Amino acid sequence: MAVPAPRLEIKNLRRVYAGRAVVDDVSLQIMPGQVTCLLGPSGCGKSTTLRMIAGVEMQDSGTIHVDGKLICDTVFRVPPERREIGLMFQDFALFPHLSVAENVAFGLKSGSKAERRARVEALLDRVELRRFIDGYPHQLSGGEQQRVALARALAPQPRIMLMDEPFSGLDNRLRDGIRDETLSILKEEDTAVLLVTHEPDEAMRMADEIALMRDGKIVQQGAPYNVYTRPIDRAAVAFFSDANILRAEVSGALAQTPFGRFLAPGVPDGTSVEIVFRPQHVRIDFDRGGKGPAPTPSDGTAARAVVERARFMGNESLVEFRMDYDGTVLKATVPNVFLPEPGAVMWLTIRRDKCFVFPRGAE
Ligand SMILES: Nc1ncnc2c1ncn2[C@@H]1O[C@H](COP(=O)(O)OP(=O)(O)OP(=O)(O)O)[C@@H](O)[C@H]1O
Repeated sequence: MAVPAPRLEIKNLRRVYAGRAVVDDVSLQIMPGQVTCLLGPSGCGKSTTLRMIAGVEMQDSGTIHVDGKLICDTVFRVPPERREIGLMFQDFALFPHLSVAENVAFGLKSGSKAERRARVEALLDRVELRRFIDGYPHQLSGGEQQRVALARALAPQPRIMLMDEPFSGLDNRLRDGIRDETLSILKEEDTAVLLVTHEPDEAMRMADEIALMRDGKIVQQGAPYNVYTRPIDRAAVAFFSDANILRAEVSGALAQTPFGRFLAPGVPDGTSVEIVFRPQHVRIDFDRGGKGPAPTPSDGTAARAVVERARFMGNESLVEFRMDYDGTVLKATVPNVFLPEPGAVMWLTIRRDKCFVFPRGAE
């Protein structure tokens, strides 16, 4: 059976401003019904990528295909309004002078009046706002307006939906519900979605695939679980959570640290490495008459530390420790309430299977 073409395929997209490539050789494929998140810090080129796909900006090189058909290269260009792409942006406001029904119907060009009305009603049913059909945007809450905006974007049955931080204007309480609802509607409609966000939580929650972007390039791409558990470098770890770092030098494929030895297979002798681990993978033990727990193969050796401060964060407690060995501060999180006094002596160990060893300086 022939493999269907991706709904959206961008190849080697590049955009240069003032001599700087803000989007640099970006390639992506998105299948129908798939949500891909372009995740990265502010200014890394996410919105510029989206604007090129939408057709409101031209790339300097690279191509864009939809369902296997070229829609844009540097010579040929389907205009934005003929690309069958829906847009949802944070500040993509509804038209204040149009009713909810007129807003949703805005992009509907084909079909009879009755057919258009039926599509508007069906979509408002779907976002559970049918009762506001003759209302006006100012009569709706922020979350309701966002749902109308979703219905408006979906009305012409776009093959692709581009979303740029669409939920960041909503307060936390509303956000999760609207995100989940939006996602299930988009899946039902079999739309390919490219969602731009700088929030790892949002990407983890929404994405089938995350494309991690930095300085105009996609540095890592994969399912959220893989990107989180197999980060390619220290910055990729730190983008998702706090990251602790140990520095060491490799000798005989092992890195010696105050927490014992770490495997560094294939790393040449004398290489400086960083051992990176998340605060939730630090184990805390109490002091037992000047000693910590005995070493184990999975947790290595315990290192002595003094509590610097401890804070309750809601779902977990965050404890900062000053390490005896060189005064560095390491962070540990503990589920529930754990608030030891500053100055208390404790012993830390690190889960070996949750550590990442990277050559030092590789960002
Ligand atoms: N029209 C423009 N002219 C010159 N530079 C631009 C233009 N548009 C964007 N840039 C620059 O390109 C870089 C990428 O911008 P872009 O908006 O794509 O980033 P982003 O990842 O979406 O960031 P944010 O999350 O803050 O919106 C930034 O450094 C920005 O200043």
